[in-house]
Amino acid sequence: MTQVVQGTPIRADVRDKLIVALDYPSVAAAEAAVAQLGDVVSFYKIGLELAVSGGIDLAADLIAAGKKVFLDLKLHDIGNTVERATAAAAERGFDILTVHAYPMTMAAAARGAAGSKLEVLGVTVLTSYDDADLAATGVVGGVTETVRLRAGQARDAGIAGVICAPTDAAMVRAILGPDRRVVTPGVRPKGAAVGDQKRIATPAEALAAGADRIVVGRPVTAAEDPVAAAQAILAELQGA
Ligand SMILES: O=c1ccn([C@@H]2O[C@H](COP(=O)(O)O)[C@@H](O)[C@H]2O)c(=O)[nH]1
Repeated sequence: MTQVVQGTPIRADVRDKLIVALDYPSVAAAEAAVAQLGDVVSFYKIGLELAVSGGIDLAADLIAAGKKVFLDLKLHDIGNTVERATAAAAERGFDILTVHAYPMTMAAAARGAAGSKLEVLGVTVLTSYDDADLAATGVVGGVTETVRLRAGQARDAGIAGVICAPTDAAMVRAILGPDRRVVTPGVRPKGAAVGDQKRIATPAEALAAGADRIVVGRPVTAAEDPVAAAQAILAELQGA
């Protein structure tokens, strides 16, 4: 169904480019947000907070309602565990699952997702990290160098693509080529509160840099009018 924002029809393919992060402390709060956003939002992300609050089961209702669902668990464990957890996510009908972009982890997830529609994305370097934060974890090399390395390893592991900052998207797109996914959190419409994100860009800048989809949480969920906030982002994406 085509959605109309201030007289402009929003195409279905544009709507699927916005993934709203359901970062809520309860399933009831997430359900209320989904009901409020209605047909405006077609793609949701279930992350750690909602998952540990019983939110994984919400996916079945979202899928039944025709929504796409991204399970953002950022898996990192021994290969057998990652492979089996990935296969379980595929079985539940998720569209996207994240793992940390370490070669053995990504290879295990690729095995677990084989033959399913599940897209495994490797988290390169968190968008809330700058060079100093990354150095504090013991990683040698700055953010750019590390994202470059991990994007190449994601390609070589045969997973669907990566999560990176919008500020890394152009470099990552050049590494992955046109057929793999580049998905960017750390997106802030002009004037929105930055919060704990450190490597940010606007929705239009993210797409222009090569992102397929953007992930947006608080600029929508904490907005006075979440529907208007989501519609404004979609209008910006369509104009990009
Ligand atoms: O590098 C990453 C990986 C994941 N995220 C997740 O995206 C959303 C962003 O929420 P905002 O409120 O728009 O900041 C959140 O669920 C993170 O866990 C990320 O931000 N960066």
